[in-house]
Amino acid sequence: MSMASTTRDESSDNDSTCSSITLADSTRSWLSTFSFRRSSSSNSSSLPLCAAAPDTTKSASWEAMRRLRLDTGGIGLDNFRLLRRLGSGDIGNVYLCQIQNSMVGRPQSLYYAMKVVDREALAVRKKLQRAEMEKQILAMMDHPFLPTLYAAFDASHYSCFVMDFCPGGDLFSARQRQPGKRFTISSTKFYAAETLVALEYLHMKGIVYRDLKPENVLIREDGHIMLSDFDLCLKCDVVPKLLRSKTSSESSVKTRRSSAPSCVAAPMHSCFSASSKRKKVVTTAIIRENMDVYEDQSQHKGHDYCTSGLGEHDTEIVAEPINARSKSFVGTHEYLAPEVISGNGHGSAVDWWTFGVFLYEMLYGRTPFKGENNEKTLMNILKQPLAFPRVSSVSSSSKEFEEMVKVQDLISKLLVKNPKKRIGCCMGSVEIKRHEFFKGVNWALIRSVRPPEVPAELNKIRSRVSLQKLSKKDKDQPYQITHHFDYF
Ligand SMILES: Nc1ncnc2c1ncn2[C@@H]1O[C@H](COP(=O)(O)OP(=O)(O)OP(=O)(O)O)[C@@H](O)[C@H]1O
Repeated sequence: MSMASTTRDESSDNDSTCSSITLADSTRSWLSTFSFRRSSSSNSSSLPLCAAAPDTTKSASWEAMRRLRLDTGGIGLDNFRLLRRLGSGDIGNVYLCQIQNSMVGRPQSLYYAMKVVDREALAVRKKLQRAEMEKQILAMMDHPFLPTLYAAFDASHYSCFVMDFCPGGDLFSARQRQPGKRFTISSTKFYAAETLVALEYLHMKGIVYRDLKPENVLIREDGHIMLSDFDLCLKCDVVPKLLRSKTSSESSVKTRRSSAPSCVAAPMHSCFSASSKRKKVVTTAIIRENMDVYEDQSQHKGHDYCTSGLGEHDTEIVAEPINARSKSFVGTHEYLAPEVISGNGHGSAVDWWTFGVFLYEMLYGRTPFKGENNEKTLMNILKQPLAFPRVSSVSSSSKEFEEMVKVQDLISKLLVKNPKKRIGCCMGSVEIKRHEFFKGVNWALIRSVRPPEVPAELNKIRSRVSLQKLSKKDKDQPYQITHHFDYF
């Protein structure tokens, strides 16, 4: 297996001790919300909930787009004013944009993110299928922690996707800003819980994400998360199952075959992202995405893991796409699951591995198996036992210590090298949500919890991100996509 040497664009400390794990004022509401909520359910108005209804901006964004569509008969690039480039990745550039001023009566305070993909260039680099996959996945989504695709259109050889704009940046950058470059346990719990809910939704839709890392978790204006970047997803059909405890039913997990596995394969080549972020690797020598889906069924059937957490009369809806199977070498080195590296086929359990690495990084400021280079990292992932840095500042009698023990237990269960013994491998998120670390999390109302950090008011963001820093000429003249593309 060929491996490229890549560097990690991070200045974080890699020492083995943590200087401080404290609850910041801004995050204390996260833990207290749940305990308070449980004892004060009759007085919900005093809960530290979000000031604005989370859906307000989204419905305004939809409404503006609907009106634009009505007025113009179809949405195109001309209808948008590109303000600045937000970032660029392996398959495209993302721009901050607004609906054009000339569109009478348009609400000007609404911002969108537009991903622009050069299909011709991608075809040459044999990455077109990744863009197609992203478009497909975006079009399927309808969830608060996932992007809404407001519009998708082509302009010459460019494909444009208009999505929610996340002014809070990504969790990788947010972590760099924290004391010790690590999140507190309470912030970690918040971001992990929301990410888990997003992964749960994807799995229910038969999508294995495969690229979880802090860089791909963006922060919305209201401080809640939005998972991004879906070009490495593996998609298969999934049939939700009703799981019953063994005492209430003879059967445990009824693993029904998907009637027609929809095979959407990754590209047939090797490539490494050219961005300065931690780079993703895509090496697909032999693709059998979803093809060897049934060979492991016997090992999942009746596995004790699947029902052990259920009470006598419990039932759970489980929609884990355990049928998904791929042999592609995809992901980001430090986050690759052992079964991806070994190349013997992987499935939805890779997302629970990456979730473990993600928790670890948020908490300790580094990933658990990072070596001097990518080869060593991969070797460590396969061979090295999991170890946790010492957290000297947390006293063994403190609440944080208790939380730390719980989260370490969860991480240990996620970072099990054998995917069949990994927590979540069979029942998916249901099993993970039940873990002691997440005890007290009100999953149904998670969107109403005050996030650890809420990005500044949109007006402040506007001044920070665009107009004030521009010259008068630039202010008068909106950003031209021609700066980057020769067609426009
Ligand atoms: N909705 C958004 N709001 C704000 N910034 C965004 C948004 N989507 C993407 N970005 C920024 O643009 C950058 C590139 O986006 P993205 O990762 O989707 O591109 P990509 O080509 O798929 O990258 P990759 O190389 O990871 O595949 C991101 O790192 C992020 O900083």
